[in-house]
Amino acid sequence: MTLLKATKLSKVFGGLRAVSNFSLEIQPGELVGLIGPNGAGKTTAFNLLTGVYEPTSGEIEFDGKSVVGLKPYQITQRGIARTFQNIRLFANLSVLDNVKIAYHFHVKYGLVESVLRMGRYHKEEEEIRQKAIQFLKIFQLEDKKDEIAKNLPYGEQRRLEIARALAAQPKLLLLDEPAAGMNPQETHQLMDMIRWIREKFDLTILLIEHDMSLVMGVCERIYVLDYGSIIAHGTPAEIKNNPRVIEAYLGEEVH
Ligand SMILES: Nc1ncnc2c1ncn2[C@@H]1O[C@H](COP(=O)(O)OP(=O)(O)OP(=O)(O)O)[C@@H](O)[C@H]1O
Repeated sequence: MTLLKATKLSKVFGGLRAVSNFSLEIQPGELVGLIGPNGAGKTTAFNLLTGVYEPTSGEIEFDGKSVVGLKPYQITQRGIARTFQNIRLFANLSVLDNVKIAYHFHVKYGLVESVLRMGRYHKEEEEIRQKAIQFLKIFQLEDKKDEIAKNLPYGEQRRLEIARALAAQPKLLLLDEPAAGMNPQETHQLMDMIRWIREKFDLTILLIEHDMSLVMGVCERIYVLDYGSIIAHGTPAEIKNNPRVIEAYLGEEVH
C-alpha cells in the first residue's frame, strides 16, 4: 500500500501560488528526493505534508487516511517526523533531554492516566533515558549527552535533530536539507547514515537537498519542483538528463 499520497496540493500565500498541483506517491521503504531551485516551493510542500500549513486545495493521505487539517503534533503521532532547514532544537536543553522529549511526546499521557501510572513513573523514566542514550550512540553523540544543544558544532546539531526526529518512532522521515552547512566529509558520513537508518528503523525517507551528490547518491527516485509545480520525476539518471530539469536550474550543474 502507498504510504504517502499527495494529490493536487496547492498553497496560495496572498497572490503567490507557492505550491501548485503538487502530486507525489511514496511506497513503504523508499528513499525519495525532492529538489528544485531556490524558492521552488520545497519547504512549503514539507509544511503542507506535516500540518504546518493547511493546503488551499488538494488531499494528503498517509497510511491510507487523510491527514489534511490535523495539527503538526497529530501528524507526528500518525507517524511522520521531520527536521528543519533551520535547525530547531531546544537550544538550552541538554543533548539527552532533546531526545528524551521526543519520547515523552510519543508516550503522551492524560493527567488521570499519569496519576494512575505514578508508581511506574520512575521505571518508565529510566527506560526512556536508556532508549534516548541508544539513539545518541547511533549518532555518535553519547559523549555529548550532557552538553547544552546550542553549544554543539553545526554538523552535530544536525545529527541530533535527526536523532530526535527518529525518537518519535516515525514511519516516514522528512529531512529538510540535512547536509546544509556540512563539509564534504560530513556530507559523506551523512549519506551513509541515511542509508543505514532506513534499514535499521525500517523507514521511508523523503529529503530536500541542494547537494546534488547527496541526492543522486542516496535517492532511488527524485521529484523536481519548479515555480511550485512538479516538472519531472524519475530515477537519478533520468533526472540528470531531463532537459526541463537542466533548464530549470539555468546552468546550475546537475551532476
Ligand atoms: N509563509 C509564507 N508567506 C508568504 N510567502 C511564502 C511563505 N512561505 C513561503 N513563501 C513563498 O513561497 C515560495 C516558495 O518558498 P519555499 O520556501 O517553499 O521554497 P524552497 O523551494 O524551499 O526554497 P529554498 O530552496 O530557498 O529553501 C517563495 O516564493 C516564498 O517566498
